[in-house]
Amino acid sequence: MNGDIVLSVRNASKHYRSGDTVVRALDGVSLDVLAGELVGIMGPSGSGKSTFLMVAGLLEPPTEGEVILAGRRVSHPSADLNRLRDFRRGHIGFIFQKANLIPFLTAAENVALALEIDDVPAREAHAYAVELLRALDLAHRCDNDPARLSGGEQQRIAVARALANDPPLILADEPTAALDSVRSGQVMQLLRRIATERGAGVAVVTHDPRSLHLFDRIIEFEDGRATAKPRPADDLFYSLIPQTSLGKARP
Ligand SMILES: Nc1ncnc2c1ncn2[C@@H]1O[C@H](COP(=O)(O)OP(=O)(O)OP(=O)(O)O)[C@@H](O)[C@H]1O
Repeated sequence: MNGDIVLSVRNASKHYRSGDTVVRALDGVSLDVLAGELVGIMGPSGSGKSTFLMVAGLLEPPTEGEVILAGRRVSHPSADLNRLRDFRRGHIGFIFQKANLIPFLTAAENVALALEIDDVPAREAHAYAVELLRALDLAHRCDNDPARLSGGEQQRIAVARALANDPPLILADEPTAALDSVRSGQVMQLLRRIATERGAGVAVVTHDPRSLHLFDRIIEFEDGRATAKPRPADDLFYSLIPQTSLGKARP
């Protein structure tokens, strides 16, 4: 339900040892992400943004602190994250700077694969992938190979792939860094809709000041610490969100 806590990172630190020195990539960060909320994560290079996503996304255990997802304490310094693979797949959708689509599969097959890995029968998975792509205004691209798509279209297909399992949490690391301003805006608006219409909690690392008005909250990282920034006021944006539905629940 919108407003429920999807992700809770509590007092997380991540230290890397480099020879005699210790790099404090994360230094006591606490952050909740709510269902239906789009959170922007900003800050200078090296401030710990990607490390935060790795820890929050159960790809790296914290050195200290804990991560609670769907009400479960899933990660802590001694957690065995390999055992959480299935849990991660069902609960978190990842989007990276590059779409990394499988080149010999069509757009719809790339999306369907995420469901097939989760044991959804191929025919059903494909039908749902087509429906999802239609909801994302990509119906005309379903049968195309990734190489025939623009960078923005590839990235929107990567967004569809991240959504396929209907995860309550989406984590995106600079998803628009390789896109021009128009395509970058489309991807960011899509992420906004995913939060608003599907009720996912979405956290996005971005350097792009053009999309600040889309976020409910901005968290600024600096030297491994996080501080909240005031939410940019722009209620006008909400009247601009396309009102098409993002589709029904996954099979
Ligand atoms: N695996 C690692 N081993 C050692 N140091 C690391 C490792 N990963 C990250 N760091 C260090 O931790 C700090 C934070 O890195 P991180 O990638 O989280 O920053 P960032 O804010 O995402 O930067 P950018 O905006 O450039 O992507 C940096 O000083 C980085 O060099």
